[in-house]
Amino acid sequence: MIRSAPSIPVPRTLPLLPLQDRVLLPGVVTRLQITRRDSIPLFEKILRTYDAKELSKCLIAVFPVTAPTSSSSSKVTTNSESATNDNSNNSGKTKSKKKNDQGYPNPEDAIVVGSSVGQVVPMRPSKSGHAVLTPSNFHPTGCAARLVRLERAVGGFTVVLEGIVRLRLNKVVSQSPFFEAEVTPLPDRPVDKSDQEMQDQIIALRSISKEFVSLLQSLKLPAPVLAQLQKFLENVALVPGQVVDLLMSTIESTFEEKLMILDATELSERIPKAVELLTRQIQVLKISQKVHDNVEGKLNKKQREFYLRQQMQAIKEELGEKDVGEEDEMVTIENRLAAANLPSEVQKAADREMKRLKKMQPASSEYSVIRNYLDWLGDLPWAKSSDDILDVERARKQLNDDHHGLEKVKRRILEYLAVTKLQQMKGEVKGPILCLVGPPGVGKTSLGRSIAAAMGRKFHRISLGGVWDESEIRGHRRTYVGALPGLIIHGLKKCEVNNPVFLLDEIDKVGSRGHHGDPSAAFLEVLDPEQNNTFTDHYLNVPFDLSKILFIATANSIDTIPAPLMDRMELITLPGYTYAEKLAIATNHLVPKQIRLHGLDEEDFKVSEEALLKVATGYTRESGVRQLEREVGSLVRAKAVEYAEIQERKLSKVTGNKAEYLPLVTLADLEEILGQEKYVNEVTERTPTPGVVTGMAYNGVGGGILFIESSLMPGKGHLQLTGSLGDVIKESAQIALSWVKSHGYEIGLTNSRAQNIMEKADVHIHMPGGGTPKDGPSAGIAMVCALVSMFSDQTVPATTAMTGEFTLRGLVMPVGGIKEKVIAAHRAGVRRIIMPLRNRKDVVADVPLNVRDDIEFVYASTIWDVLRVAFEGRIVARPGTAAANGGMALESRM
Ligand SMILES: Nc1ncnc2c1ncn2[C@@H]1O[C@H](COP(=O)(O)OP(=O)(O)OP(=O)(O)O)[C@@H](O)[C@H]1O
Repeated sequence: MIRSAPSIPVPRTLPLLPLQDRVLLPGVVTRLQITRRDSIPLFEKILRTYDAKELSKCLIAVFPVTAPTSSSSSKVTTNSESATNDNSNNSGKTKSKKKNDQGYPNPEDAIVVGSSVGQVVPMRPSKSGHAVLTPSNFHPTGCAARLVRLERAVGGFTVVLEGIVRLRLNKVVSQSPFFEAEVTPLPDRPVDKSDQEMQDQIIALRSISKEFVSLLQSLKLPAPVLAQLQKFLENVALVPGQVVDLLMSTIESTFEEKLMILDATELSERIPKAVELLTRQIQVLKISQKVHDNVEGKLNKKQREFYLRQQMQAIKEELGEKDVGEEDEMVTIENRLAAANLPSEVQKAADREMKRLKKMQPASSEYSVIRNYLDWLGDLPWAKSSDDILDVERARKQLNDDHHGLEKVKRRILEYLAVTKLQQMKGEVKGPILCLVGPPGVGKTSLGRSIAAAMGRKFHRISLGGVWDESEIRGHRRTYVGALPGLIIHGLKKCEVNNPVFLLDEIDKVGSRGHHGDPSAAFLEVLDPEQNNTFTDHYLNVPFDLSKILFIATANSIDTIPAPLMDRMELITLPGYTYAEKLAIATNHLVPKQIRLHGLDEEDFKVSEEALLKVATGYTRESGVRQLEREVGSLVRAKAVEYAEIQERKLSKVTGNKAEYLPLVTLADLEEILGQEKYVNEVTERTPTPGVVTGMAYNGVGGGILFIESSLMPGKGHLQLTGSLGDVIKESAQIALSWVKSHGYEIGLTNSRAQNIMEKADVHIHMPGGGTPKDGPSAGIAMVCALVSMFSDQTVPATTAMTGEFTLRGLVMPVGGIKEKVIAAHRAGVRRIIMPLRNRKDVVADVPLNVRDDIEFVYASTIWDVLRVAFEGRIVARPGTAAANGGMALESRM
């Protein structure tokens, strides 16, 4: 706090308070912690002598403690302790000191003070831990102070002192229990108005002080302090010395500078020094002001660190001390951005961020966020494309080389590439998005790879299985900690060109409507050729043109792809492979590939066709060839080990076992290498059982056969269903039972129309494989057959499979997935298939010829056709009934 100094008479002798590294100037109020042994007795005495009201009458001489040079050393006698130190003169160096809270050196630091002219001695700590002072340590100029407050505190006292007038130290008259000294007051002389030089100095002081105070104002100093300063400034002409002392106590200055002001007892000396220090302080304030203006409005508690860094940066700039490393970094970023050839909109965003970056400290977290962002902008292929090779012939060769069969799929891909080529020639590049649909391992991913290779483009696979969050596709906004761009932008960065082939793998597994937006909605934009040229990732927040990317999606099933997404894609279906196809794929692709992967030569591994077929039938059950590839891999590995062992033996010339390496794997070797056969042919090895019928299933990841088992038990006519069945399949079972019950007489299960076959019985229908959910209406006719078989005790051959929806009127309705179902049934050993008449076209169009050759297809339009064929003529409509008289026309009239 600052107060005007009153004029008080100063006695000749005053108690002396040492002040380390601090200076008290007249007119200034200061608070001190007193813990020194040589000062505490003084305040003990004051407390005993004065009561609280009279405290302000007590005057003390406050003198700074300095390490005197030989010329400034006082010749006052030393105290006893320092006298002993006189003999231990062993140091001539001055050290910088750590200070305790009172501003005194710490005990472990021996300060060096002069004890007599031309001699310096180290000073030992006293028993209390404080350095022991001698009279020669006192600066010759000090200040008389009056006590404003005195309180006991831990380890000593807290005092508030107010400077009154400068003093000269004449003589230390006592050192114990505290210092006392003879002093002479040095009050400022009144200003001589006729002294022109002085008047000029005062004018300079006034103007610089005003500037200083107005700067303080804008830095929002506490109002009372400002008010006092302003009041004092009004008196600058009258009491310039006091104003100088006051101002000097408010500015940042070193101990030496403060001593210099204290020593300047003449105004003509003090004012110019003050003007110089004030000018310097104003410069510093102006810089702070600049920073303050920059960050004003943004400053909150958390941003304090940021504010301080700004301040440091501005000061560095002012001093021309900008970090060279930083500059290099800036130049690197700028060069990278320039090389990236950014579109104008992106360039603007980059410039904006660059500007912000330059103002930041590299250590700040915000700096690395912006730096990261700019890195992303610089790394993306905004204008970099690879050259397209749109040579249909070359593409055909590539596809044929990489994949066996799949003729329709390859034809469609080639058409697509040809159309793309024509569109590119016309300057349009918007085509449909291809979506390859099929069970796992049928070559969807590898087809995508072949397309990229054929076109000479980079390939990138984005696995979408289990993507639930929109931000995984579109990125996180930069406001999130650790935000990053989404999968699309990541892919582009990796590819380094803006026209790669992106394979969106398993697009059917993209979760929709999660808690964090709908990822499939993001794909609507990505895959729409009309709008994907302005795709905006949340992190980048600037549009990126995706229209040059060739998107290919893959899916196992189309059931879970949202309709709007399906609408944007052209579906190409890959059904599963037959055994014959698998054999060809294994021979031509998988075996050579595995030989290569295991470091063998072609002649080092051979496998008989018989063995390969057994691997496919006995060790795998799949629509694709992935497991087959793995098993082939196992065979090759086993042979590779054998080969390596024999080679080693040859090299080390071990005699004895001279077994030669045989590259051929035969049927007989399989069990030893791959273990027991895993799958036996389900249907051919099954004996026909009443109540059990072979059905056909298609569940999105491929076709298969499934058995429908029914049994009769005592009860009251209830139907029980098990096997993880969905609503539709349950309804099929009810329809089947109702039809069998109502046609018991025609089928020949009862002797009269009125007889209820389930009067005292319950029926249980079960579909094994409870772990797999089953649904759909296509098991309808198989259920009817299972029930009829159970009630009639007649069997349906296990190699006869059937699929078809069934209506209550006995009609057989068409179903989907025919190709997959037929191929799977063929694999399982089925030799006769009963299916709806209206599915005949699917068989003709989709089922491979070799499969068709192996299977007898029977097409049914009514359930009577089905029963006749399934039971091989043993179940037919009772003669004379409407059903026996023929056709649906009669049935429907009943
Ligand atoms: N017709 C084929 N000709 C040659 N190799 C094939 C053929 N079909 C599949 N393959 C091979 O089978 C392996 C599995 O194929 P791929 O990974 O492409 O299956 P996918 O259909 O993408 O499966 P998923 O749906 O599980 O991703 C690959 O090594 C692939 O080369």
